[in-house]
Amino acid sequence: MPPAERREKITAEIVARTGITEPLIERLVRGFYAKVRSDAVLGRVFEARIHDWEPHLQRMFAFWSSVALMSGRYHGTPMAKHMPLPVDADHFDRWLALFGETAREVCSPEAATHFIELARRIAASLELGIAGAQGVLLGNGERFRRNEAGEMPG
Ligand code: HEM
Repeated sequence: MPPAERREKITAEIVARTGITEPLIERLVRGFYAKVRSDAVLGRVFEARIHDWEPHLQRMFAFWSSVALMSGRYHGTPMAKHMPLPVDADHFDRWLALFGETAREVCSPEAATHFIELARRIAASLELGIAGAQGVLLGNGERFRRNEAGEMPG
């Protein structure tokens, strides 16, 4: 089967199983970032870097469409964007908590599970990359913690 056809088949299977649609992705992303922006842990990390939210939200619709539906809509380099951020395990835990909360509010249980599993995997890989950029090689299941001196620029 040619790759494009295979991808269409996988997308159709995901849609049949989860009911995920582009408008649902938009509701999830908008709801999630509304929580993020008013969050005590994450708000300031985003507000320091994102001045125009609508383009960021549009990029995130494309990202989640690519990741959750294999639509191929997103072309970007998330790892490079996250490497310089002043974040560690606490930020990722909070990110995942808010994302999971929003997904369960907005989506069917099947769709929420699909989004949450993907988010967990991507978050773990970003945390690994951020640790690596700080010269910390995380072992299996290990988390990245900044030191007490709080070497957290920004
Ligand atoms: C510690 C948690 C996180 C924080 C504080 C964070 C923060 C940010 C910030 C500030 C940006 C904008 C960067 C820029 O434009 O310079 C960004 C972009 C982005 N984030 Fe995160 N993020 C976090 C976790 C995640 C996770 C878990 C995912 C995926 C599941 C994700 C996916 C993305 C994507 C796709 C972009 C757009 C990159 C691009 O410009 O193409 N982020 N994030």
